[in-house]
Amino acid sequence: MARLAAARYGKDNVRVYKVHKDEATGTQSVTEMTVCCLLEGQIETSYTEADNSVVVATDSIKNTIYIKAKEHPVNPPELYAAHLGQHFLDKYPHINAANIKVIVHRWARINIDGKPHPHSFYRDGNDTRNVEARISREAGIELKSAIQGLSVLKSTGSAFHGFVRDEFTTLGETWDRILSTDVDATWTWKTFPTVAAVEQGVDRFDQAFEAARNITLKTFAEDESASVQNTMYKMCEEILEKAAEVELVGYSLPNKHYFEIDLSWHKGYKNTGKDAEVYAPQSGPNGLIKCEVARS
Ligand SMILES: O=c1[nH]c(=O)c2[nH]c(=O)[nH]c2[nH]1
Repeated sequence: MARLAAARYGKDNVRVYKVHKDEATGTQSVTEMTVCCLLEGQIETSYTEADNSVVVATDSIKNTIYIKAKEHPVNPPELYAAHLGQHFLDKYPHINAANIKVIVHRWARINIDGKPHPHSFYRDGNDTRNVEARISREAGIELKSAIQGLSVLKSTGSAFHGFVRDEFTTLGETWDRILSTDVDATWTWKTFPTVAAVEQGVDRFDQAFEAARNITLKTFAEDESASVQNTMYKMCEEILEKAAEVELVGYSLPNKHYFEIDLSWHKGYKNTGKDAEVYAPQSGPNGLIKCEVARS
């Protein structure tokens, strides 16, 4: 005998672009995002008995993503995700939860001769602003906001020594190394009971995003890093301090290694230790360091 242990379904990779046209100033603003929307509820029989009467077609879910982008602001993405998810609970009594993921792609305004251009933009980084929302009848609106794919490197100001040395160890201790990573930072909000509660004080979401991005960059640059572990913990602490309604902050950081190359075989070139200039960036394997920090 088998039983359906878990089920959710919907549309993924729905690409959406929205423009805001300020008629008074002639300035336009744009948002591009990729949306995933997966529904849960009393949908078991669609799997077990071929009963499509409980299925809101994924094509209709895709249409709803566009319609809600027309009806509501898409900024901040936390509010858009809350509106979109709540719609499915309001509209379909047999749907109990909507799981929404929004990935916002960067479009920064182009400056021409020092002046912001009214309708032209460029991609000023491959990092994305993400939101994962779960809107459910039992728990309300659960939101996680994130920065993903923010690539950073520092050429000094990072050490790693004092780690376990035993018969498995070949890595040398270092007081000066390259540190590079692709930042994936996530902050979890207190649960909101309603969309109205998300909407009230909605500026908190943009403020937290800007704070998290700035704290990540500043701490990465300025910390005399003892390890990835210690530097990321400092970032978490500071975000918790800045964003009062955030309950948990987490980072997942690959340690992207840059190996020194001994070039002494060629004309006795010195290229290690304090003389190192030319390095070999590694694709893998890489360290992967994660943590979550909560309020005590
Ligand atoms: O910052 C680091 N943390 C580690 O746990 C580790 N392990 C390693 O080999 N290099 C590093 N660097």
